Amino acid sequence: MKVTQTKLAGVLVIEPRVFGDERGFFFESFNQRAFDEAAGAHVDFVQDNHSKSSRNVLRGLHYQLPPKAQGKLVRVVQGEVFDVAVDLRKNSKTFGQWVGETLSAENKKQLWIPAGFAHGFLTLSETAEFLYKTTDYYSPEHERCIRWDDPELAIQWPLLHSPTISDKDKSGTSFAEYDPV
Ligand SMILES: Cc1cn([C@H]2C[C@H](O)[C@@H](COP(=O)(O)OP(=O)(O)O[C@H]3O[C@H](C)C(=O)[C@H](O)[C@H]3O)O2)c(=O)[nH]c1=O
Repeated sequence: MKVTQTKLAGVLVIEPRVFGDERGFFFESFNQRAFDEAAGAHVDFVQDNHSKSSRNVLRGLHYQLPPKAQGKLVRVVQGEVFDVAVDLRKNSKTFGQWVGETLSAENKKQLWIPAGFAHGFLTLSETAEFLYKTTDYYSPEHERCIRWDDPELAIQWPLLHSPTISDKDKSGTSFAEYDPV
């Protein structure tokens, strides 16, 4: 698999080796040994999630506070999304910066987002099915949301018009008032 560092230290783009033949394709969507080597440490995942979204749905920006902070290994198995990670690590030289990557069933790219980042995505196709592994369990009490359109973050979402977002995401905090991780 091909691993590409992003400008946010720790956030990786992972491209699996795909074996195609006349039947279709095969690839290892997760290999613990290869992933640990890419991440530079052993990473345990405890939960798999699967969501489906319609075009222009935007989910995020979400994170969980310690001690329930989650690392996320995300991928798309149908359709296409613009996936974003935001650096919330106060001591990071890229604090408050973001990276975006287009993930699709076609490109089979995955994004590894360690704990310490907010995460969200915008659905670019008619529908998109989004699968991800997390390093800690869902904990609503520890969950926080930063507004997707925070002016300080200034994320360049490839939007054609205002997105469909949940009531929870509508009430997200500004980046200036976020609860530090
Ligand atoms: C995340 C989660 C949610 N739920 C329940 C809670 C709600 O009743 C329902 C929908 O949850 P929510 O609207 O928070 O789902 P998303 O907006 O897709 O949230 C996720 O979206 C962004 C992109 C993320 O990175 C997070 O993993 C996660 O926050 O599923 C669970 O039971 N377990 C879970 O792990």
